[in-house]
Amino acid sequence: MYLCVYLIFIFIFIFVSSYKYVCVFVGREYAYLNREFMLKAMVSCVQDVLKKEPDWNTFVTVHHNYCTCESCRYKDNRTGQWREEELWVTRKGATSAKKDEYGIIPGSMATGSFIVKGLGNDMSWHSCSHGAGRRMGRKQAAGILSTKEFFNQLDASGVVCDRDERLIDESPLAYKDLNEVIRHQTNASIIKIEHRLLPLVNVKGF
Ligand SMILES: Nc1nc2c(ncn2[C@@H]2O[C@H](COP(=O)(O)O)[C@@H](O)[C@H]2O)c(=O)[nH]1
Ligand SMILES: [Mn+2]
Repeated sequence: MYLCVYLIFIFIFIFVSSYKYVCVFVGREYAYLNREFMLKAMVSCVQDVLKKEPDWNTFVTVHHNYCTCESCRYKDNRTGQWREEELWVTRKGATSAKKDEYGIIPGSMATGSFIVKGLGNDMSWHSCSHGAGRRMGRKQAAGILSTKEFFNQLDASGVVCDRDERLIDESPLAYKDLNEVIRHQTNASIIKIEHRLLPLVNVKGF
């Protein structure tokens, strides 16, 4: 009887203490499966037309605002000693850029993305930006940007995409200049450029 209560107590303790880690893992997996689903749907369409197999060795996948447990080396200010520990790292607006690690830095629906390789820069905590980043918030963009200008810009870019006023907060004008954001990070030895991806089709969920 006592053993049973004891085991139940241990079980509850393990469940409560690991709950947040399970949630983090499930959230990341769910996001990954979503991306994989979209990628496979897109690859299938392209394959129908080109009749070619993609090179899966060059597959790059990157999370967007996430938390991982990583081996970190840092200077303990209290003791002055260097320490190496497994720590939970949250990257918000940033993504991992460890030495030789592939990454994706997207710009906007009209400017496309860069495939980059991390240089493992200690000064940026082995991280780079996860995109060009916003010049203005969603509400501000919806308030001040003109739909006409947005549609004209999409026409000029030649990108096949929905022209819907509900997408105004994703207008290219709402984001920073991707080339400038990349230039700062290559100058600071955070990343190096591997490929430049120009957009042909853009599909947004709304
Ligand atoms: N290649 C594309 N990049 C995009 C697009 N929309 C946004 N972005 C970039 O991604 C991040 C996250 O954007 P947010 O909409 O969640 O703020 C941001 O840094 C943008 O620069 C797109 O359609 N294509
Ligand atoms: Mn977006």
